[in-house]
Amino acid sequence: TLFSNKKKKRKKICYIFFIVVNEFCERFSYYGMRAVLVLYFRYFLLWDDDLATSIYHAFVALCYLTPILGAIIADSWLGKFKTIIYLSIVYAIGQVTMAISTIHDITDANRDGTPDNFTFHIALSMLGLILIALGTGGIKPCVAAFGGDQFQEHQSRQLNTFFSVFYLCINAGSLLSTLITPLKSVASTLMVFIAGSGMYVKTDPEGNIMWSVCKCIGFAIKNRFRHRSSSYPKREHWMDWANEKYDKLLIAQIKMVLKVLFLYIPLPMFWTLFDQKGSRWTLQATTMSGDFVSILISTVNPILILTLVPIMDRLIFPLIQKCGLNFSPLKRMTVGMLFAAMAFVSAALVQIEIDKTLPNFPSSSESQLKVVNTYSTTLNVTISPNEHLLIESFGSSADYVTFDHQDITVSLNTNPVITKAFSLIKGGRQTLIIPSDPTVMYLKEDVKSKPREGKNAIRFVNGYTADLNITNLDSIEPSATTNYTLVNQGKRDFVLRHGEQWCEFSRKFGFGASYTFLIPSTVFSDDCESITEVEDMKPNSVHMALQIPQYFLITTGEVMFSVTGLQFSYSQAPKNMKSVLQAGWLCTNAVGNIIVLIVAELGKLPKQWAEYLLFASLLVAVSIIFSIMAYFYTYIDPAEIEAQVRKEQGLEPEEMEKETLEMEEKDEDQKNEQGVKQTKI
Ligand SMILES: NCCCC[C@H](N)C(=O)NCC(=O)O
Repeated sequence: TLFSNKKKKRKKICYIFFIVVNEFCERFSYYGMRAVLVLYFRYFLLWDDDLATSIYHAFVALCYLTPILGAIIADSWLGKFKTIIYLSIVYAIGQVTMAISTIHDITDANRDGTPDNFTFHIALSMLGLILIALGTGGIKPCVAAFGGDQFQEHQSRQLNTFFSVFYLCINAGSLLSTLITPLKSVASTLMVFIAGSGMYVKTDPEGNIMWSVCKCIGFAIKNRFRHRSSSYPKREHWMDWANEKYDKLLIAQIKMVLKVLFLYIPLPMFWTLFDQKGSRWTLQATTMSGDFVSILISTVNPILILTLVPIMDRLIFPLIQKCGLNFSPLKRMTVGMLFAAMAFVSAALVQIEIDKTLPNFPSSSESQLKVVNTYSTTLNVTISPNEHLLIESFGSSADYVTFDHQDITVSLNTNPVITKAFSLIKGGRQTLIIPSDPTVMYLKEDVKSKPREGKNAIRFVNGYTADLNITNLDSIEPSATTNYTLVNQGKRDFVLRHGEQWCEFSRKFGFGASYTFLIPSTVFSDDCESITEVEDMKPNSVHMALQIPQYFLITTGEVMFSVTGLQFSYSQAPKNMKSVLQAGWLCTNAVGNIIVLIVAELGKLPKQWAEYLLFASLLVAVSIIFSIMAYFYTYIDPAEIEAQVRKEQGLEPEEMEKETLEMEEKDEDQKNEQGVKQTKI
């Protein structure tokens, strides 16, 4: 017995291996593609930030809505195994379609590096994304439930370990995806999964279960309405009104599912906060200093998951249990929510620090102006009605001057006095450039927010007497100003050229600054030494390391909330509706994403820190509601309830046999475990 049980255990570890490696590959592919999706929208399809972000979130939401479809197909028709295989093929076709949509040569007839027919690329990429969403979302509830199906009812400890390992694989896949291309992994996902085919426990679909569930619920509601008069005796549960027509077992199973789904109602709020990691927190990072922006954003969460899941599973939870505290799944989920709320409080505190260092940007009704003087002498600049600025040659006004009106008149104390009227941009920042010929002074628009991804925005004013060429920029005419170019942090070299003359100048950049470089007429004679810099926007000074606590808190919350939620959804579902409840669980994530979309559309509170605190308070309120709902929830053993109902109905011999077999196996396992313990002693 000992030998055969060891063999069985090894076999189980082997096929669980295939399932978790399958999840690893699938997540590797999914996150690998997701990481570059917004960049593809922005720089290939040339969409603006808002459209790119909206389509990105819509895609993520779709990926978490399609599990309903996958669950219906699996539980009602194909079974989990075949659903995973078929939808993985759909997934692979989606990835290939997406890859093809990125080949600009297909429509780039004039070979200028940009596609000629954007509609073709957009249509192809949207088709690819829909197929990927169908594939990834469709197989997701099935893989988790299929993994769970490999365990028997008495193996709850092993089942919990499986879900932890499953989650570790999700995050290992996502972590590695930042390093290797995603396409190869789709094929390997399928191959790994099929390789284990002969070993899996495959439960058969039990007819169109979702349709039966809908019909049964519909009948219960109709029947209840028909018997609404008080002369009819009340029933214990409203679903009992389906008793006249439907099987007691089906009614009992629906009651179990509805009970859990009801509990899910407050959960999307957790995901609303969690998913802002990728949006608001990323934007926050761009206003901070430190050279690990992209690494931090894409890897800190999976790295923390890989560390925290084993610590929680092996240390924290057993320790809490040893202290005699009952840290039930629903309590863990509540604590998880509170951790996420704390993460947002931490984000708010960081934001307050950042705000102290941010420039004072104009409001939508204000305009801001700075003056740059490249004239040969110091100038007295008067801006009507009462702004007087003294500006040295090749210098600038100390800071932006804010106006609550747009029409201004500028006078220079030249001989004769030069006066010119300008209309400023409402809500904008501009610089008045005074060139060597002040009569042609002009306005140039400035950046009015921190440059993205911690980059630096730079531009040049040509005070030289002829056209200049600067590395990577178009030629600049005398007195003209270039548009901003973004440069990364670190030391950058620029070569200035006019005909045979040239000189080189270097500059070390921090994060998120903006500069205007003033090139004097003497630039070649003093070897670029006389180029002066005007700081339009200070570099970021709050270090990105300050974001680590919020990432740590939200990931701790995720381990408590998400890993537990996954296990809970499986353990509380009747056997034939495991994938359906997994899909319900994933839908909470979709709703969370949709809320993020709505919040982004509705706009922000004037102060970002206030928005973070608002979200934290909302989640605390929701977690209180959830804890009250959880208090009234009684944990069930679906198999036990099903057995009881079957017993009441009179068991069929076939099922009885199956159950006896399972009981015998359970006994064997227990005896074996005791045997192993005794041997150890
Ligand atoms: N690049 C970030 C990946 C985050 C993964 C996240 N921690 C997670 O586990 N999500 C669940 C899933 O099923 O993808």
